[in-house]
Amino acid sequence: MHAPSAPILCSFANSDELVESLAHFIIKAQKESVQRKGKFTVAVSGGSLPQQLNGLIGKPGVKWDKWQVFYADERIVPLDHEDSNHNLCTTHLWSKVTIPKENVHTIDPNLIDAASASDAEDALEEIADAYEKELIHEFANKDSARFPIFDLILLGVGPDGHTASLFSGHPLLSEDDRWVAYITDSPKPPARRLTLTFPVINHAARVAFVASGANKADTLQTVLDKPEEGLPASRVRPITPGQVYWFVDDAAASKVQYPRTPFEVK
Ligand SMILES: O=C1O[C@H](COP(=O)(O)O)[C@@H](O)[C@H](O)[C@H]1O
Repeated sequence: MHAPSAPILCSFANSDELVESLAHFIIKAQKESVQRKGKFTVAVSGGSLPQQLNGLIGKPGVKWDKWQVFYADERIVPLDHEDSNHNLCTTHLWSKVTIPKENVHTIDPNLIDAASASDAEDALEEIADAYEKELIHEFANKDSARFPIFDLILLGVGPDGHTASLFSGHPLLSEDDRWVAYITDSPKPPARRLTLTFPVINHAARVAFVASGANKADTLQTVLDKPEEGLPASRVRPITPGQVYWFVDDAAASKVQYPRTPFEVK
């Protein structure tokens, strides 16, 4: 087995350049996947990420009907709740583009209602199982080995170094079997969430982190310059030939020593 490739860090002078370059990167990945197999499988996060995807809006190169979208993590709240990652993505992206509704795979709204009515973990287990089945349906016998191989996973990083809903010191960091897991004790509210696990993230063909703003500078310095500290975002190292990219602005990268790679639009 080859060692995972080193992260590729692309830093941009400002948010507009970051957003445009990210859109070009995503469209190129989409073209490769669609040419090869007729579809593009993507996992998206919440937080600040959905807004950074607005460079895709109105771009003729985006073939929305070929996208199959899952959530890298989701909060156990109704899909129209202000804390829902699906709601956030709908506000910033899905409502502004022509993606077919059935191509965006949400957690099951009926199961959310049941989970909201009780504190029992069984209901969360059921939601995680159902979402895993949805993934199996999409990937089994096609783009999966033991784990699904997403064409692209888009991640954010919190100030504490968490990514998706994988938090420092949490037992879920060692999950090596499940595709989808739930947590009931997220240190960042809301406490109850669903997340893709590290094996899924690290089997992707490409993972792209997106981070901007000076408030991420210390975090990026630790994640990229001191990976030995083991922050969750540092543990994203896709198995070869997978590759991890960092799309950041200069403010977020201001304290990072790690070498930059110029971004080339081809
Ligand atoms: O709670 C979450 O936080 C992370 C990071 O959010 P950001 O606002 O600092 O970018 C996000 O990627 C994740 O999807 C979300 O559930």
